[in-house]
Amino acid sequence: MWRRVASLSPMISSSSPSRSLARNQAAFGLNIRESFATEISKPEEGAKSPFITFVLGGPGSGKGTQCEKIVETFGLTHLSAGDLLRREIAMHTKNGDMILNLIKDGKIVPSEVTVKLLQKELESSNSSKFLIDGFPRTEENRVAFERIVGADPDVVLFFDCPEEEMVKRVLNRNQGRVDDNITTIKKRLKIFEALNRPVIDYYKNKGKLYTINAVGTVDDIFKQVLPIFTPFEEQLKQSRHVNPKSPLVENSS
Ligand SMILES: Nc1ncnc2c1ncn2[C@@H]1O[C@H](COP(=O)(O)OP(=O)(O)O)[C@@H](O)[C@H]1O
Ligand SMILES: Nc1ccn([C@@H]2O[C@H](COP(=O)(O)OP(=O)(O)O)[C@@H](O)[C@H]2O)c(=O)n1
Ligand SMILES: [Mg+2]
Repeated sequence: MWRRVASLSPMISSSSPSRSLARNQAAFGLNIRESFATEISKPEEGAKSPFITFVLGGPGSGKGTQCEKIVETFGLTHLSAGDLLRREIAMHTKNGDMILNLIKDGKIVPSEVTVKLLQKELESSNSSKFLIDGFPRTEENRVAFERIVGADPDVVLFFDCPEEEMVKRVLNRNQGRVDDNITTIKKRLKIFEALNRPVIDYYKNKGKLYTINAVGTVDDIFKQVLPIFTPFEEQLKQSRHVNPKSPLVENSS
């Protein structure tokens, strides 16, 4: 579906308007690269763009839980940025230790690493509709995806949840995650507040943001999610999908 086409120009140049953002990110220990030499992928000539949904929200806001329900109903392919990073740790890849140390400390992994993992999944998938969960967490993430993958999201979901509820959920999550402890969760919440807001504002200005009140039962929250996809139903039906449980009519165009 995708092919590599060109080299990137510097990500954050000295004339970049994002210099204060870069300082902000640096303050949180992020690895801002002056130059970001890599390759861009673009959909092949004549290929349909994939349908992309970004899923935003603080730690414990219920992103993963709602993604499961969206997958069941609409057959989108779920790509969790956090899961892809944890897989690198489990597989002891060259970036595994670096990723582990950042995740333990609640910090954001350099965008180039995360975007390349997402790019690999997008390129190798037969699906043409994706839920990208836990991404973009920063403006650096967002810009890197745009430039490396060369695609824009159709829908951006934001699960809006009060901090105390997020803390309660994360501490009860019981998935054995190194970052689900009170010390790391406090750091993650600070980073989320500081770095995710500009991403939310960006998509709000583009008219792509759907804010969901993430307090309530899982089903109540999903009732808010369902109508967001209704206008895209035809498009989603026409996309090839892999989930046999999806109620949508199969049409492998
Ligand atoms: N609406 C909800 N009410 C209470 N607990 C929830 C709700 N949604 C999810 N959870 C639980 O909260 C924890 C965090 O949910 P998860 O989907 O992993 O969030 P995120 O991916 O945003 O960190 C999990 O243990 C999950 O079962
Ligand atoms: N875009 C992303 C997503 C996750 N991560 C890292 O992975 C951790 C876990 O992300 P996650 O999405 O699985 O976490 P939850 O919000 O689901 O609790 C984050 O706290 C970051 O350390 C990242 O660096 N960049
Ligand atoms: Mg999650």
